[in-house]
Amino acid sequence: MSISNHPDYSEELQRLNFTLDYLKKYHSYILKEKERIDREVDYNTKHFSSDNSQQYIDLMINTTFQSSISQRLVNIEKAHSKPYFARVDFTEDKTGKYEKIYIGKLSLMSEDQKELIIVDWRAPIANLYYEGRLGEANYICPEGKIDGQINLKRQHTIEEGILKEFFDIDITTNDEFLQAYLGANADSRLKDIVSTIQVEQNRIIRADMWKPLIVQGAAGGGKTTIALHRIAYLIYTYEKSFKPENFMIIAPNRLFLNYISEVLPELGVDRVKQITFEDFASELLEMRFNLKDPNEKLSAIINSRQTDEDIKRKHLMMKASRFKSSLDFKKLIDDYMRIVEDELIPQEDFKIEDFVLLTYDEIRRLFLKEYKDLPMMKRVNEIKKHLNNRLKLKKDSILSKLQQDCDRRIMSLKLEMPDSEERHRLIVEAIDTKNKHITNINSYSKKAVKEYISKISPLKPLEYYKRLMTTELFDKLAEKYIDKELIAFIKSNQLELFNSKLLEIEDLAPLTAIKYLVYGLNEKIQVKHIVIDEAQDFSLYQLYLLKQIIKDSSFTILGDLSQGIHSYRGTKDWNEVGELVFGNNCRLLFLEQSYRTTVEIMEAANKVIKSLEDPNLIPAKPVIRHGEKVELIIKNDMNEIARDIKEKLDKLEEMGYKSAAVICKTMDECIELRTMLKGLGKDIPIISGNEKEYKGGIIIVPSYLSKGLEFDLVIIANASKKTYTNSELDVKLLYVAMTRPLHRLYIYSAGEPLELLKNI
Ligand SMILES: Nc1ncnc2c1ncn2[C@@H]1O[C@H](COP(=O)(O)OP(=O)(O)OP(=O)(O)O)[C@@H](O)[C@H]1O
Repeated sequence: MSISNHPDYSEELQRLNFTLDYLKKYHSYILKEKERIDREVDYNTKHFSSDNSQQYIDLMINTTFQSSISQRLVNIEKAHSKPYFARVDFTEDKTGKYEKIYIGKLSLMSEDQKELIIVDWRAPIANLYYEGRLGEANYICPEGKIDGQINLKRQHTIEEGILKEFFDIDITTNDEFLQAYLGANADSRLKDIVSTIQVEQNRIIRADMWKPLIVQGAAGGGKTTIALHRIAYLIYTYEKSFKPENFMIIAPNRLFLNYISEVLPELGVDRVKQITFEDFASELLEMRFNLKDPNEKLSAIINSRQTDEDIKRKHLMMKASRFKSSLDFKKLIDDYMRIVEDELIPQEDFKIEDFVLLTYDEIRRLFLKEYKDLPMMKRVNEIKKHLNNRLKLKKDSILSKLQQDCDRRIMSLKLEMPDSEERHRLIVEAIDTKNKHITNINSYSKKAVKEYISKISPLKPLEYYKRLMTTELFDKLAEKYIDKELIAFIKSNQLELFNSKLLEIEDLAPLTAIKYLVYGLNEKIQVKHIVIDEAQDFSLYQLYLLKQIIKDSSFTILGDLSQGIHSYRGTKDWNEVGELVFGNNCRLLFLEQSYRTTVEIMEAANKVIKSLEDPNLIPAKPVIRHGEKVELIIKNDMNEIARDIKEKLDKLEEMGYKSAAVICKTMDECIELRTMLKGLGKDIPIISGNEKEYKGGIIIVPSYLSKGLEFDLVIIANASKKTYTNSELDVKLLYVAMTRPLHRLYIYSAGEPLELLKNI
C-alpha cells in the first residue's frame, strides 16, 4: 500500500513540514547568534589587554561557546534532510499526559520551551523506542522512574526532507527497518545505526559510565559501532561534567581510524580523541619512536613455508612475546624500579660545612615512605622543598652557634692567657675563622640544595629500559619467571631492536610504566573515559598499565576472543582481565547476535571456529538474513585460481556489489596473487596497513589486516591444506577472513582444502 493511503499520512506529512519549517527558522536564529559571537571574539582578540581579567573571562567563555555553536549549526544543517527517524506515543500513568515523541539525532525545543519538537536519541525518554514494547513501559530519568503506556511505535524513512515511508512496529528487533539497513551495500566508512540499535546493544551504549565494562561481541556484532555510539551517549549524558576531549577511543591502526572516522561526526560529536595505542604511548612517553611493524612478527609466525630452525625460532618468539606482555613482566619491571629507586638518592647527608641538616636516613625515609605514591622525580621535588625549609630553619642557628663558639673561645683565651701578642693573634685567628665559616655558609647555602639535588641524575625512560634489557640485571630478575634459553633469546632480540633504533609493541607498556614511575604522566592528557576496540589483541600488561596510570578514568573494553589473532600477546579470557586488571569490579556483557553477514556465511564461519573447542569462543548468532551459500572452489593451482577470481571480480557490478576483498593468509601470498592478477589485466591494490585511508572498491588484503573491515563480497584466495593448519592462530585467521563479507563468500583452494572446510 502506498503511504499516501495510510490514515495518518496527512498528520505525518504535516508534522514533517512543521518540523522542517521550524528547523529553518531555528537555523537562521543560530546563524545570527554565531555571527554575533564571532564578532565579539574577533573584537576581544584584536583589543586584548592582559590587564583586563573580565575581558579574558569573556573571551574564554565566548570561544568555548563559539565551538559548540558551530557544532550545533552543523547538526541542524544535517537534520534538514532527516530530522527524525521514529515516533513513540506515550501516555504517562501519573499525569495521563499523552505525548508524541519524535526521535532524531538532535533535540529541538519549541520557542516557548514547552514542547520538544525532536527528542535526541540519547535522551532518557528515547529509551522507550529502543527497549519498550507496545503497552506497559517505563523509562528512568533524573526525576525517577516514569511508568506509562506505549500506544504507538513508528519508524520513518525520510530522505532529503521527503517522507518516503513509515511503518508501525512493536519491538525494535529484526524489523523491516533493520533488514533494509543490513541488506544495503558496504561503504568505505562505518555508519551510524541510531534508528536500528538493538536491545542488547542499547544496554551497552547506556551502561553506567563508572563501572568498567567489558564486551565480548561476536564478529559483526556491532562492537565498533556500539563503542562510538556509547561515546556519543556519554558525551550527551555527562555534558555538564566532561568535554568531548575527555573521551578517547583506541583502535588498532590508522586505516581503521579512517574507516570509523565518519560515525562520531554523523552523531553530531566532534573533538573525541581517536588514536592508536602506539600514538597514545608516544604521547604518554613524550617521545617519538620507530615501531617495528607488529604484523611482521605475525607474518613470521604464520608463514607456512618453514624449516625446523624457523619453527623453533617461532616458538621462542611467541614465548618471548607472551612473557613481555604478561603481568609477570610487570612484576619484573616493578622489581627493577625498586632498584632504580634505591640508587637514585645520593647516599650522603645533606650538610653545610660540618653541620648535618638532614641525614641520609631521613631523606631516604621521605623518598621511600612519605612520598612513595608519587613518581620519583616528583618525590625529589618534595625533598627539595624539605631541604630548602631545613636550610632556612637551621642556617641562623648555625650562624649563631658559630658566633657563640667564637665568643666562648675569645672568653676562654682571655681567661686563660695573659694579654699578649700571642693571645691577640689567637683571638684574631678565632674571629677570622668564624668569619670565614660564616662567609662560606652564606655563599654555600645559596647553592647547597641545588648541589645536593644535582647528584640525583635520572636516566631517560628508554635508557633505563635499555639498561635492564641488555645487562646481567635482566638475567637476575627474569630467572624466577622464565628459563635461560628464553632469557638469552629476549636479550639478543632486544639488542637487535635497540641497534636498529626500533621498539616493538610489547616494549611500549614497560617503557610507559618506567616513565610513569620515574617522571609521572604528561599533564596535558585529560582523558576520563577510555574505549578500547579490538581489545582481544591488548595484553594484560597494556590494560593494567592504562588502568594504573589514568587513575580516575573509566573504561569500555570491546573485543572478540574468536578473532584474537595476536593471542600470544593478547587476551584469552575476559574473566582474567576482570580479575587482574579491575579486581572483579567490572561488568562483562555479551553481543551474541551478528548483524554483518548472512545466515549461510555465519554458519560456515561458526563451524570453523567451533573446531577449536574452546568454551571461551562463543559462536555468533546471525540475524535472519539469508543469502547465497558459501562456495568452496577447488582448483589445481594459483594460476587457475587467479583466472577465476578475475572473472568473478569483473562481474562485481553486475552482481550489484560495490566492494570486494581478496583475502590471502600472508602478505607474500598477496604480492604473488597481485602479480598474477596484473598479468591477467586486473590491477588491484594491496592493503599494507600503512595507508591512512581506505577508499573502498576492490582490494587484496592479508587476513590479519582485514580485521574490523567489511566488504560486500569476499574471496579467500587459498584455503588449502598446505596454506592453513588446524592451529589456533590459523583457524582464527580463517575465521576473521570468513566473517568480513556482508553478502557473498567464495573460498578457493589450490589442491586439497583444509579438512575442516570440507563440510561447509
Ligand atoms: N543495530 C544495528 N543496525 C544496523 N546495522 C548494524 C547494527 N549493529 C551492527 N550493524 C552493522 O553490522 C556491521 C558490523 O558492525 P561492526 O563492524 O561495528 O561490528 P564488530 O563487532 O566491530 O565486528 P568485527 O569484530 O567483526 O569487526 C556494520 O555494518 C554495522 O553497521
